[in-house]
Amino acid sequence: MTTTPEPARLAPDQKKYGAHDIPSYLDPNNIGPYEIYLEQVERVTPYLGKLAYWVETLKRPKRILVVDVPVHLDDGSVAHFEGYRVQHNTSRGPAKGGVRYHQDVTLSEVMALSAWMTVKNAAVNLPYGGGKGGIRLDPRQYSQGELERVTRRYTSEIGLIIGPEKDIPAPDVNTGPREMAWMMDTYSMNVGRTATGVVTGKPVALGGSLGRGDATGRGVFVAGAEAMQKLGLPLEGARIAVQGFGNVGEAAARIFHEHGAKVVAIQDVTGTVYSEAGINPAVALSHLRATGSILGLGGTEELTREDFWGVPCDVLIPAALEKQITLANAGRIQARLIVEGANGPTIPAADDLLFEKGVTVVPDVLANAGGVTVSYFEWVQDFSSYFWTEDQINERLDRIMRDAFRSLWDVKERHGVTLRTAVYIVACTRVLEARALRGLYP
Ligand SMILES: NC(=O)C1=CN([C@@H]2O[C@H](COP(=O)(O)OP(=O)(O)OC[C@H]3O[C@@H](n4cnc5c(N)ncnc54)[C@H](OP(=O)(O)O)[C@@H]3O)[C@@H](O)[C@H]2O)C=CC1
Ligand SMILES: O=C(O)CCC(=O)C(=O)O
Repeated sequence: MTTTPEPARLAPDQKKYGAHDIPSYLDPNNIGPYEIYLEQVERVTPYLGKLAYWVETLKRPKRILVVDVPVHLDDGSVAHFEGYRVQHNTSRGPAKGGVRYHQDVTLSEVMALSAWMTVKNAAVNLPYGGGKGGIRLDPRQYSQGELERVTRRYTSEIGLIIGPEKDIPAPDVNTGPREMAWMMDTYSMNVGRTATGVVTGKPVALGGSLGRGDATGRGVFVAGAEAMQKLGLPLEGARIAVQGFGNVGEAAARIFHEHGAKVVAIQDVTGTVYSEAGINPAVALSHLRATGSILGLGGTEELTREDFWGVPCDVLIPAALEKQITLANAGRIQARLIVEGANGPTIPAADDLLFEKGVTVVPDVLANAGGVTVSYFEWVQDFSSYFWTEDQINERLDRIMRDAFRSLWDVKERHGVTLRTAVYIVACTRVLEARALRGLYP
C-alpha cells in the first residue's frame, strides 16, 4: 500500500530547506556567522509587536574596533596580528563577552559572537549588552612569552573602549585565566590603579570567582537536564556525545557523567573516540594531558570525523566552534536532544531539518549562558570586594539557569515556535524595550 507523505512539520518561524532543492550557489551551508545571526533576527521579528520598529538596532553592531597587534617574536622578528573588539549592543548595560584566539577568527565571526552575547545576556536577564573580541592567530604556534606580548599589546590597543563599566572581556576559545590575568594587569598599568573588574574569568587569587572554570559546562548540564525532563529522557544511563573537550565540553561531559549519564563519544581537533560502554571524562582528560590527543584512549575505538555525527546517542553537545551542524550531517544525527555548548554550532537550515526530525535543540544563547552568569557574579564580587563561597555561586547559577529554562520553554509552548526563537522573543524584547525607553538623542 502506498501512502501520501505527510507535509513537513514546520513551526511558523521556520523555512523549508532541503539539500536537494537548493541550487548550489545558494548553498545554505556556506552561510557566514553574521548572516546566521541576521537570519535568527529575521525569524523573531514577527513576534516583536510594536518593538519591531526598533529591530534595525539588533542588526547593526554599535561599535567595531579593528586593531593591529605588532609584537616581537622570540627569534627577534616582528609579527603583526589582526585583533577585534566588537560591542554589538549596550542598551541594557556595559558590553560583555569573551576573547577568542584562533587562526580562523574573522570580523564577521566576532560580530556574530558579540550579537549572540547581546541575546544571551538578555535571555538570562543579566544587566549587560553584548561584546566579543578575538585575535587571528594559532596559539599553538607561539611560546608563552609571545602570547603574553600579544595579549598585552592587544589589551592596550582595545583599552580605548574596554573598562569595568564599559566593556568587560572574558575567556573564550583558547583563552583562560592566564590571559585574563595579563589583560587585567595591562589595563591596570595603563589606568594607574588595580582594576580587577575589567575582565572576568581571572585566577581566583586576582579577584576571580570560584566556580567560573566549570560554569559554562555546569550551565549546559542544568539546561540539558531540564530539557531531558521535559522530553521524558532519563538522565541515568543517557548516552552523551560531546564535540570539543576544552573548557565547556570537558566540564559538561564530566558533570553529566557524575549524574549517571554515559559519555559515549568525544571529538576534538585531533579526532574522535567512541565507546558503547562509556568513557570516564576524568580518564579522558588525563590521557589528553599526557599524550596531547584524545586518540588512543583505552577502551575506545577511533571514528572518522564525519561518523561522530551518526553515533547512537540521546544527547549531543556541540562544544567546539560555529557551523558544525549543517545539512551535510544533520540528517545523520540520532540524538533526541542537542544542547549547544558552543556558540553558533547549528546553521539555520540544519535547525529546520532537526525540527522536522523531532530533535529538540537547546540553543547556545540559553544553554551556554552559565559562563557569563558566573562572570557577572565575579564582576559583582570585584565591585564589592566581598567573595562568595563556591556553594553559593553554584546554587545561584543553577537557579538562574533553571528558572530561565522553564520560563523560556513556556514561551516556546505558548507561541508554538522552536526554543531558539522563544529565547530570541524574550531577549530581543528586553533589548528593544531598553532601546525604546532610552530614546535616540543626547
Ligand atoms: N569558555 C567559556 O566560558 C564559554 C565558551 N563558549 C563557547 O564554547 C565553545 C568552546 O569554547 P571553550 O571550551 O571555551 O574553548 P576551548 O579552547 O577550551 O576548547 C575548544 C575545544 O574544541 C575543540 N575543537 C576546536 N576545533 C574543533 C573542530 N573543528 N572539531 C572538533 N573539535 C574542535 C578543541 O580541540 P583542541 O583542544 O584539540 O584544539 C577543544 O577541545 C566556543 O564556541 C565558545 O565560544 C560559550 C560560552 C562560554
Ligand atoms: O563570561 C563572559 O563574559 C562571556 C563568555 C562568552 O564569551 C560566551 O558566553 O560566549
